Amino acid sequence: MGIGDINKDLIRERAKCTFNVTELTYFLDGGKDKTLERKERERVMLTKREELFGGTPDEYLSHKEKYENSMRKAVILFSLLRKVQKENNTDLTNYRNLLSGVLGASISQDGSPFGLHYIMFMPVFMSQADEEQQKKWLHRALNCSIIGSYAQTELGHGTFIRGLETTATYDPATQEFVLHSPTLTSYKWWPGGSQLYSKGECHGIHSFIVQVRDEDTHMPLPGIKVGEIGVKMGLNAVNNGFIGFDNVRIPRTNMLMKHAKVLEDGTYVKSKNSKLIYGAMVFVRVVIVFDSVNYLAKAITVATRYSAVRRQSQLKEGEPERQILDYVTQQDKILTAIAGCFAMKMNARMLWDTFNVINDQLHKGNFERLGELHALACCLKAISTTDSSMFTERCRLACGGHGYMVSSNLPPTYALTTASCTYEGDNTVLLLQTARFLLKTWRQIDTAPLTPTVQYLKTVSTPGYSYKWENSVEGIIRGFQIVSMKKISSCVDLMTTKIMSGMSQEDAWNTVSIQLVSAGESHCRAIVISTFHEDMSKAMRSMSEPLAEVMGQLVELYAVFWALERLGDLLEFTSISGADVVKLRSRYEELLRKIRPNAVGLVDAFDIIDELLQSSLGAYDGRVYERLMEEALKSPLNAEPVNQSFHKYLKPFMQGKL
Ligand SMILES: CCC/C=C/C(=O)SCCNC(=O)CCNC(=O)[C@H](O)C(C)(C)COP(=O)([O-])OP(=O)([O-])OC[C@H]1O[C@@H](n2cnc3c(N)ncnc32)[C@H](O)[C@@H]1OP(=O)([O-])[O-]
Ligand SMILES: Cc1cc2nc3c(=O)[nH]c(=O)nc-3n(C[C@H](O)[C@H](O)[C@H](O)COP(=O)(O)OP(=O)(O)OC[C@H]3O[C@@H](n4cnc5c(N)ncnc54)[C@H](O)[C@@H]3O)c2cc1C
Repeated sequence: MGIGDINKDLIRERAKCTFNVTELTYFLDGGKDKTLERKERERVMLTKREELFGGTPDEYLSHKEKYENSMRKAVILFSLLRKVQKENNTDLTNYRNLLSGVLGASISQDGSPFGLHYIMFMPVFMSQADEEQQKKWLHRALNCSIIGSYAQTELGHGTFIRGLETTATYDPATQEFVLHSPTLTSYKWWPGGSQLYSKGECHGIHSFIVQVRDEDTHMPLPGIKVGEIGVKMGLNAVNNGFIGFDNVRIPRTNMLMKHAKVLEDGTYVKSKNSKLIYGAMVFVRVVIVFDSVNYLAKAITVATRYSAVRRQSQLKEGEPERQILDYVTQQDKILTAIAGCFAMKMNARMLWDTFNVINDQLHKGNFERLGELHALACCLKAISTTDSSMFTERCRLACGGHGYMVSSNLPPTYALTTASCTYEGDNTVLLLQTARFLLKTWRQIDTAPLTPTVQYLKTVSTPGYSYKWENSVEGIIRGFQIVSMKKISSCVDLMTTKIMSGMSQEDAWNTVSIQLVSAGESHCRAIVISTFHEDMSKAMRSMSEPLAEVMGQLVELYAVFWALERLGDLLEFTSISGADVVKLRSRYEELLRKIRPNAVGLVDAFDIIDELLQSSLGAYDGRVYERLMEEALKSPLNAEPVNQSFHKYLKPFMQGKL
């Protein structure tokens, strides 16, 4: 691409950048070798540019065509990626890199038909299948000679797993399980687990591998009714289906038996910890935090580059129209989204490291921190996806009418982020899970050892602990920790009062649940800001000074933004004063001004190639108007000057003939 093809404003923005963009790209990728690995994947993928990115845009295809086209492209992409991915090993870190490589590269705005295979089916094997079963199926799954889904949710139940109705009844005479969907509401919906019955006793939710279709003809196997659930708000390249079982028999060894087992005579051997069955969901929630960063990185790249190119309105009479990125209200929308993306990037890494540490402990039979991991994965999945949706929507609104075009890729990206607020656990329900852990922790604060992510509760509640509000990052973190502690303790007090007055534990819980969710959110926000601050401060020590300075500004912007967003809590629970708030607001505007010159450099560092960004507004060259017109002309309605509906309907109507 010649320099002449690049929008002049973008050239100027890139010249203004005060830090080395490549240095930041290496940091964001996790090191120069990871950047090179990613770029090699992209290079290989671009050898099939026309097959993967050419042709009619998805938005002009029918529901069926879109699915078929996404399958065609997915097969090409995954065949290519398989060549460059490390040997098919199931080392979790390698696997997560495969995920981000594979799905980060997923080339449709509507997700990938192989997404579930990699995000759900494979992790279930790695966490629930015993060695024999892994030998039999895992490598077939890794090389895609079998493709799997994850059928847990049913038409009648998604959140309440213990309410799932599908049964798996063991028949010792034949050493088989009989899978059955007793009701319409028990039909698996979305696939994705079943209630296990043996010797007439129900042992709760367990995972089974079930072959749904014939390996040659692809026809559904006897007793299995399958179908597709219809058009969704997004992710329509992922064919979510339904499955009904009519007394379908599978071998005993198709129950995934790494944890619980059923012996040949039907004896049930329970897992060392009943919650291990839910292990795959914890892993997937960790992956979803990374996904939320990837989606938001696309949205901020689009909105920032567009805001540098779009000139609209005069600030002063007679002056040229200003880049909309110069309007402070635009900086408020976009620079906070950039800070939010960096914050969640650091927290995704922390969560991944925490998951690996605790997962190793679980493998050694140490379940001490399982509850903490579950609570942390729940709240970070909830907050990262809520933030990613919120900031993506701010980015769409920041791009005016053109941000409403599918060709901008902002509406499809929003559809992806908002789906993640529901799947893998509705965010409200997950924050309640975190709250459940926090209340349990609070009740034991003087008797049980505290795990790392809740240590702060002890610190800020120690008698005599004094804290005066400070407008610093550390002061804001401390403020959020106090807010969290006070919300948790007040929920405990409220519930105790209600139960003492004769209300059941469950009714007390429900009555207080809005405050419980809020306590879970405050706890998570305190973790997100402190992790961003602490981990970025560590990283800054090995950064060049110019880059470290900008990272420090992003950390402070993020902390001040959320302090202003949660002023109600801070005024209720801390000593922040009105004067402090005035200073906070002015510091916020000063930070926006400081970061403004580096906005384009910050998003360039995500290094998202145009083919994956897929945006008429966000391309590296900034030629937005030419691209908007190019995309518009792809509309089938532009194939002819007069659409047939004129002669068939409109003209007779206008002539009063209908
Ligand atoms: C791209 C993605 C595609 C999408 C795929 C999908 O959506 S797939 C479908 C995704 N679907 C969903 O995500 C469905 C979301 N729903 C659920 O995950 C569960 O129904 C639930 C957690 C909400 C309640 O479950 P429940 O009624 O069994 O539990 P309870 O509340 O009575 O608590 C009992 C104890 O268990 C503990 N514990 C619970 N879970 C875990 C865990 N994972 N790990 C560890 N521990 C866990 C909990 O802390 C508590 O411990 P305590 O305090 O006694 O020490
Ligand atoms: C795009 C997409 C892909 C999916 N893919 C899969 C898949 O591959 N495999 C699979 O198994 N599932 C899949 N799902 C299903 C998903 O896991 C469920 O939709 C999700 O767990 C939410 O459950 P639900 O739909 O039953 O919602 P509900 O739980 O019915 O939620 C409705 C409302 O009820 C509230 N609510 C429910 N329980 C409580 C409670 N205890 N306390 C307070 N409020 C409550 C919720 O907060 C929410 O506001 C997918 C969903 C989507 C959107």
